[in-house]
Amino acid sequence: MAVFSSLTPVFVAVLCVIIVFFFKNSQRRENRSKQKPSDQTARPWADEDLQDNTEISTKHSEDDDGDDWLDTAEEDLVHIPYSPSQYSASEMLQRSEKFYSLMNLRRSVRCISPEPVPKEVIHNVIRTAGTAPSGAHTEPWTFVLVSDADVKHKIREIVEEEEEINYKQRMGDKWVHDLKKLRTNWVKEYLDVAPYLILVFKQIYGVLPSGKKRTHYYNEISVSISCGILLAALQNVGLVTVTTTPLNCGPQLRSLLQRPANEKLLMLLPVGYPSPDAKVPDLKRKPLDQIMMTV
Ligand SMILES: NC(=O)C1=CN([C@@H]2O[C@H](COP(=O)(O)OP(=O)(O)OC[C@H]3O[C@@H](n4cnc5c(N)ncnc54)[C@H](OP(=O)(O)O)[C@@H]3O)[C@@H](O)[C@H]2O)C=CC1
Ligand SMILES: Cc1cc2nc3c(=O)[nH]c(=O)nc-3n(C[C@H](O)[C@H](O)[C@H](O)COP(=O)(O)O)c2cc1C
Ligand SMILES: N[C@@H](Cc1ccc(O)c(Br)c1)C(=O)O
Repeated sequence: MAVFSSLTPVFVAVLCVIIVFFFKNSQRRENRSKQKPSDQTARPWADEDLQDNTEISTKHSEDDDGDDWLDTAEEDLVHIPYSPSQYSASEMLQRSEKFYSLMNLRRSVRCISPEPVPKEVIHNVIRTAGTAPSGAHTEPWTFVLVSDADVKHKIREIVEEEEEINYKQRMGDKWVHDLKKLRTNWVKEYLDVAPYLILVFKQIYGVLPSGKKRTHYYNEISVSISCGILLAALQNVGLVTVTTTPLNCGPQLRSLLQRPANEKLLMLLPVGYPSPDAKVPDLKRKPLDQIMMTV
C-alpha cells in the first residue's frame, strides 16, 4: 500500500506526459491533413457547385510505377517578353462601346439558313475558341465539326428522341413552364439544316504518351470559357448559333462521333447564317446596375 501511495504522484506525472504527447501528435496529424490532403480523392479544383466531374489523375494509383507527371522540359519553359497593343483612353472607350454593341446583338437563333458558309471561317472561329485560358494550360477541349448530311441527320434522330422524353418526363413541369416564352420543343430542324454543327467535348482527363492519365484541372470551366469565345467569334463574322445542351444525349453522340472515353459532351452548336424569316423572343437584358456591384 505504502509503495502504491509513493508511486501515485510519479504515475500521475508519467500519465500526464503520455496524454500531452498523444494530444499534440493527433493535433499535428489533423493540421497536416487540413493543409495537404493525403487522401488522393481530394480535388480542390473541382467545383462541387458546378458538379464538375473532373477525373482525378491516377498518379498515385495502383498502376502507377513512376513520376510520369514530372516533365522537366516544361519546368525549363522559357518566359518571353509580352507587350500587346495599348490604346489611348478615348480609343479604349470607343473600342469597348463598339465591342459591346456587337455582342449585345448576339441572340440564340433556332432558324438557321442552309446557305453554305466558308469552311476557313469556321476553322478560324474554332482556332479562336482554342485561344481560351485553361487550367494549367491543359487545353481540355475537342471541337467536332460536322457538315456531313448523314451524320447531321443521325445526330438529329438521337437528339429529337431524347429531347421528346426530356420535355415529357425528365425536365418536369417547372422547367418546361420556364421555357414556354422561348417556344422551343423537341423538334430540331436546325440539326439537318445548319451547314455546320459544332459539338464541344470537355476532356475530363488527358492521356500522356505513356498512356497514363493527366489531370485536367477545372476542365468544365476551361471549356465553357472557350465556348464563350467561340460565340463571340461567330458573332464577329455575322454567323448565328444556339447554345444547346441536349440532356441525356452525351454518351450516344460521343459514340456516334467515335470520341474516346475521356471526352464528355458539353454543348452542341448549330452554326450558319440566320434564315431570312428568323425570329427571336423579345428578351431584355439586365442593365449594368443590376449586374455590377462596386466596392
Ligand atoms: N453540367 C451539368 O449540370 C449538366 C449538363 N448537361 C448537358 O447536357 C448535354 C448532354 O449531357 P448528358 O448526356 O445529359 O450528360 P452526360 O454527357 O454527362 O452523360 C450522362 C451519363 O453518361 C455518363 N458519361 C457521359 N460521357 C461519359 C464519358 N466520356 N465517360 C464516362 N461516363 C460518361 C455520365 O457519367 P457521370 O455521371 O459520371 O458524368 C452520365 O452518367 C451536354 O451538353 C451537357 O453539357 C447535362 C446534364 C447536367
Ligand atoms: C448553359 C446554356 C444551356 C442552354 N441550353 C439550351 C438548349 O438546350 N436549347 C436551346 O434551345 N437553348 C439553350 N440555351 C440558350 C438559351 O435559351 C438562351 O441563351 C437564352 O434564352 C437567352 O437568349 P439569348 O441567347 O438570345 O440571349 C442555353 C443557354 C445556355 C447558356
Ligand atoms: N434542351 C431543350 C430544352 C431547353 C431549351 C432552352 C434552354 O435555354 C434550355 Br436550359 C433547355 C431544347 O433544346 O429544347
